[in-house]
Amino acid sequence: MYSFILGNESIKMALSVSAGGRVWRKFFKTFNFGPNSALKRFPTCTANGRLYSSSSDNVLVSKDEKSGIATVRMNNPPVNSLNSAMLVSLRSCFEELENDKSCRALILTSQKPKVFCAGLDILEIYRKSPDYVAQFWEKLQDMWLSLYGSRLVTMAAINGHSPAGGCLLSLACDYRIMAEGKFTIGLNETQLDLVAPFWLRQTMVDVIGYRQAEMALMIGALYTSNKALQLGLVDKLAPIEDVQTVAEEEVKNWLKIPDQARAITKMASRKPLLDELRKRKQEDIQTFRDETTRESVQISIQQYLEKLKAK
Ligand SMILES: CCCCC/C=C\C/C=C/C=C/CC(=O)SCCNC(=O)CCNC(=O)[C@H](O)C(C)(C)COP(=O)(O)OP(=O)(O)OC[C@H]1O[C@@H](n2cnc3c(N)ncnc32)[C@H](O)[C@@H]1OP(=O)(O)O
Repeated sequence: MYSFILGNESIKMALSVSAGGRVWRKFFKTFNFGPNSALKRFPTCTANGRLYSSSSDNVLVSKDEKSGIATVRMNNPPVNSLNSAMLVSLRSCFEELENDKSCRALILTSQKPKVFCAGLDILEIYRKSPDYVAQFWEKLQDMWLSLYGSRLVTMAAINGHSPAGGCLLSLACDYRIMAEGKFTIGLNETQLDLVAPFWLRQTMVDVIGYRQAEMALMIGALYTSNKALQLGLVDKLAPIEDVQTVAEEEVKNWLKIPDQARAITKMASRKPLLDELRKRKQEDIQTFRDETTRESVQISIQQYLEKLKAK
């Protein structure tokens, strides 16, 4: 029974042949996994186990068939900023891996060392129509739901800077390994006159604790790797050239734990936040749309962009 979680159908199958089936049935009934839940989707993996059907190359995926470990490399030069296309590609990649029964873990990293991800593409929220930013935000929500709610072991191999949306991606994973050195990570939204949404703030609180998160969020702090390790914002440091290898070693340790028990435990702790966002999705979109299109915020974004360009 403790083999793979392949989606709702396989879970049902496992339950029906398992002596302890009643316990699991009760568990699933109690937690009532929602429509976007990874545990509820039926797998649609291709016959040969190869995945990822995106037509663009902004996300590169390779999978080791033997271990079931996939590496997802963000490839959106120069800084892997998260524009609409990138968000759609990441979501579709996470979902395809989720539905691939031979996949057990994913490592998220950057194709371009030194920058893991520069966060949201600021141009996507600058002088755009309210409808456009609303759609953009929904793409971010959907991408986050698929990563944060994944049954897989998810590991961020943070091989460079990871501000704002880069930190969001890292926080959505189960474990974070960051490159040593001058790289920074954090939720610096307030520096752009933006407010991180409740679901992102909550992941920060869950990872580093209330006081540190409250302070970090208010001042929009970006921390060096060392400080991030000290705060628990990342779990391990490695020389930049070793981040991927260390991540692979760490994943292998995690894969010694039976998949089903690990995934159910993860889902039990993440379900409240996943459900909260699903419930408040439209409200969250409206807030984002109204906030970001406010003239004073647009001026702050413009100034921030000018500062970035002048750097
Ligand atoms: C309850 C209320 C809810 C309200 C909700 C409202 C709002 C919520 C939220 C918003 C959340 C936003 C989260 C975000 O992610 S905003 C993005 C924040 N990102 C940053 O601040 C990072 C900015 N970038 C950098 O600091 C550096 O680029 C970096 C350290 C990552 C890399 O440095 P490097 O020296 O290698 O590269 P640069 O020369 O700086 O950049 C190259 C090139 O790319 C442009 N660029 C960089 N980052 C971005 C970006 N995020 N978006 C768009 N463009 C970016 C940069 O301007 C350079 O362009 P060019 O000069 O070559 O044209």
